[in-house]
Amino acid sequence: MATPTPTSPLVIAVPKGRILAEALPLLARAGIHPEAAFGDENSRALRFATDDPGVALIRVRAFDVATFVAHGAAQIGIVGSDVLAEFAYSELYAPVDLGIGHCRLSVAEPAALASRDDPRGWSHVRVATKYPHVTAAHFARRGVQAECVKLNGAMELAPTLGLAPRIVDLVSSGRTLRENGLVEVEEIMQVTSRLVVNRAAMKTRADVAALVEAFRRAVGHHSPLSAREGVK
Ligand SMILES: Nc1ncnc2c1ncn2[C@@H]1O[C@H](COP(=O)(O)OP(=O)(O)OP(=O)(O)O)[C@@H](O)[C@H]1O
Ligand SMILES: O=P(O)(O)OC[C@H]1O[C@H](OP(=O)(O)OP(=O)(O)O)[C@H](O)[C@@H]1O
Repeated sequence: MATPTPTSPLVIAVPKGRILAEALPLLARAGIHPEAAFGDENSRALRFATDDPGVALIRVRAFDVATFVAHGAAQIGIVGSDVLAEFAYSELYAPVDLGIGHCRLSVAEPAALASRDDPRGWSHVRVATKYPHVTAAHFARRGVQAECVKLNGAMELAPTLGLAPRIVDLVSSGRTLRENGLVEVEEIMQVTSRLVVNRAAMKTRADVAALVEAFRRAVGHHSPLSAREGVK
C-alpha cells in the first residue's frame, strides 16, 4: 500500500464519463482549477496538474476510483454510492454527499415477463449485472437466491439474448430500459456521488482534511456520513 507523505502532492481521483462533467463546477467551487486538458474527453492524459502545485487530478474508470483511494494511491476521490456499496472498502471514508450523479439501481425485466410476474413469488433469480454483491445482498435480505452473471455494460441485451431473464442496472430517465423493451420492477437503492477519502490520509495529512472541508462548503453540506451510511 502506498504511504502518502506530507510532501507528495495530494491526488484526487475523478471518474471519466458523465460524472466528470458534473464534477467540474464542484471542483471549481472547492478551489481546484485543473489544466484545460482535464475537462477535454478527447485528451489521452491520465494525470493533470492544477494551479496549486500541491494538488493533482487523475481520471480513471468509475469503479477504479474506489480502488485508487482505498489503497492510498489517491487520497481523495469522487465516486457513486453504487460503487461504494458494491465494494464496501473499510479503508474508505465517505464524508460528503456531493448531490451529483443522481440515479437509482433497479431490477428490470422484459415488459412481457413483468405483466405476468410477481416478485413476491421468487425463490431463485438469474440476473445480469455489474453489481453482483449488491444484487445478491438485496435478494438475500428477502430469502431469494440470486445467481449473477457479471457484465460490465449493455446489461439490457441479456434478457432478449437468453443470458439472464432479469437485469440489475442504473436507471435515471428510464430511456435505456424503454428503448430495450424492459421495465423496472424493483428499486434497490438511490444513488448519488460521494466524496471518498482514504482514512489513513485523512488522519495524517492536514491538506486532505482541509480539502474535505472545502468540498463540504462547496456543496453546503455539513453532516458526516460513514462509507456505509446512506448507501444501503
Ligand atoms: N444514467 C445515469 N444517471 C446519473 N448517474 C449515473 C447514470 N449512470 C451512471 N451514473 C453514475 O455515474 C457513475 C459512472 O457511470 P458510467 O455509466 O459513466 O460508468 P461507466 O461508463 O460504466 O464506467 P466505465 O466505462 O468506466 O466502466 C456510476 O457509478 C453512477 O454512480
Ligand atoms: O435511465 P437512463 O437515463 O437511460 O440511464 C441509464 C443508463 O445510464 C448508464 O449507462 P451509461 O449511459 O453511462 O452508459 P454505459 O453503461 O455504456 O456506461 C446505465 O448503465 C444505463 O444504461
